[in-house]
Amino acid sequence: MIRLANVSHDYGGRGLLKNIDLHIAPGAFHFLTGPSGAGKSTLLKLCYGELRPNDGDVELFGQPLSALSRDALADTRRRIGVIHQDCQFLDHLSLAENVALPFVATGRQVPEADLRELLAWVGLAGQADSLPPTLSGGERQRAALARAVIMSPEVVLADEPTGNVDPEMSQRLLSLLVELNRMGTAVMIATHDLPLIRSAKTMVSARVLRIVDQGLQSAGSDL
Ligand SMILES: Nc1ncnc2c1ncn2[C@@H]1O[C@H](COP(=O)(O)OP(=O)(O)OP(=O)(O)O)[C@@H](O)[C@H]1O
Repeated sequence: MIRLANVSHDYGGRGLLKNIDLHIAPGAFHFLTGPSGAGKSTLLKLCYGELRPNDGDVELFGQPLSALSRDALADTRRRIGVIHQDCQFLDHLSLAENVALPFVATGRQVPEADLRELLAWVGLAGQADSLPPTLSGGERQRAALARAVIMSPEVVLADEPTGNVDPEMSQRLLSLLVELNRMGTAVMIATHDLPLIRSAKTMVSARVLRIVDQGLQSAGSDL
């Protein structure tokens, strides 16, 4: 679905990512780890076409990124759900309206029952009308997950989805992502949270990738 071949990228200074090969296949579950500043968020952005690489090839659902027009890229992006590190919301809209935004942006109304079901799935049915500033960190992260999956994407890319929450809430978020994966969605999670990765390994067959010296390695059993 998402394929990077010999991809290199930096922001014009020192090298960051070099000769990266990566394939996110249907149903895959990947973790992406590595030190702060190693390029995890950058790699995720390359995977959903937010960034175009300085060098190498990115293919999204069989189409070279370099050949996609702006409109075609926007269509392709709807097949990819992204949970951003800072999970920003529009503070004047309710939680339900924020979650529905990707759908509404396509000019369609999200079926009310589907929205309710999705909010219940992430445990936020009771907060549908709350404004984002009144939500806790864990509630925001779960809302971000709901927003990422409302378009039924084929793959979810999550950037530190458990960044600001306690271990119990991390487990809950992980369980939701594993459940999504069991229903067929490919998942890639960028995280520093090694205990989370360890506990995931008991629930799902996950591949752990680590950015080391600008390259991508499979992490060993030391995790
Ligand atoms: N838009 C940008 N312009 C210039 N430099 C950037 C930009 N985005 C990221 N960087 C730099 O690229 C490097 C990698 O950043 P990135 O956010 O990909 O790392 P990361 O591994 O996700 O870090 P963290 O774990 O701290 O979130 C950092 O040194 C960062 O300062």
